[in-house]
Amino acid sequence: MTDQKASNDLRVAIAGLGSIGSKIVTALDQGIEGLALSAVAVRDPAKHQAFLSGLRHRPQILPIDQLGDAADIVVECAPSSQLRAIVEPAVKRGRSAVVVSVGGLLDNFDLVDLARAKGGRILVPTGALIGLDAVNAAAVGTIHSVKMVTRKPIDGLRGAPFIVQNNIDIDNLREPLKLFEGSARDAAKGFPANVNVAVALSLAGIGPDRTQMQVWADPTVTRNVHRIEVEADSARFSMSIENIPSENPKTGMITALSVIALLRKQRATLCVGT
Ligand SMILES: NC(=O)C1=CN([C@@H]2O[C@H](COP(=O)(O)OP(=O)(O)OC[C@H]3O[C@@H](n4cnc5c(N)ncnc54)[C@H](OP(=O)(O)O)[C@@H]3O)[C@@H](O)[C@H]2O)C=CC1
Ligand SMILES: O=C([O-])CC(=O)C(=O)O
Repeated sequence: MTDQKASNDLRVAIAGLGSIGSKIVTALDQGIEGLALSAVAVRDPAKHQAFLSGLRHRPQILPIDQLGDAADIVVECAPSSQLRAIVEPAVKRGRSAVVVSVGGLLDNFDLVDLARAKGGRILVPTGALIGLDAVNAAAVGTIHSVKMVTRKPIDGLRGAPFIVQNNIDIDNLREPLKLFEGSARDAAKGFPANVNVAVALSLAGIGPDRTQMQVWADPTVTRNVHRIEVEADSARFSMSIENIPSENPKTGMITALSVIALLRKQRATLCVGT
């Protein structure tokens, strides 16, 4: 009975065992209906030995470009620089790739065509954001504008290319400073580890060039705060979320939970929300 059930399970592989990947591995190891953890890819296996040894069912450790051989669904939870190496081989084999480094998709959009040609899929979770169901629905009609404002504590922004290249001192700020205003596409270039959410929002709605965004460094907040306003022919809505940072201060805790929720839907009998 157990073997029969296991053979029907969708196999899931995780690339990256940081703040997001390790939570997803733990959830899969504890059990998600119809799914089984088959493999992981890490940069330095020795560093993750203790974590992997503590799992009930130890997955294979594979190079990132081989995860698609061992899984039906490959979940990318690594830096965006690794996105292509993870997603391309998976979709080439007709697998599904769940992408969290969504900003990296903009420079690798041919992967969507590749997935289409090979019968693969690219799934973008709502991640650290809110309300992509409503944005998807509004986009079936006409969306006139999408505006997003992100405020992060200093720890969550340190090292972003936009800050480094423009030599901006954020460490001595006493009040909020608007760092950037422009398109989601340009925001993703300047803040690749900070505004994946804006790119996800743009792909759900009116695209990365028309989605407008501001990024603030804010020493008065302790959470990653995202506020969104959408004006459409079907509705006007405002949404906001205040994310508690995970052990990676750039990444909200809810991001891993969003991926786990997406994975649960893959085989769930009752699915709620679009
Ligand atoms: N879509 C969304 O809403 C959000 C997306 N993100 C994005 O998600 C991604 C992951 O974030 P997070 O988990 O916080 O990042 P972490 O830095 O915590 O973890 C990244 C992991 O990737 C591993 N890694 C790095 N290089 C390689 C490689 N060459 N091969 C295999 N593994 C590798 C790291 O290995 P090691 O442990 O050895 O260093 C680490 O385990 C980031 O791109 C981030 O910007 C973040 C928040 C929200
Ligand atoms: O966690 C967050 O609040 C958002 C984030 O880092 C991202 O979009 O990359």
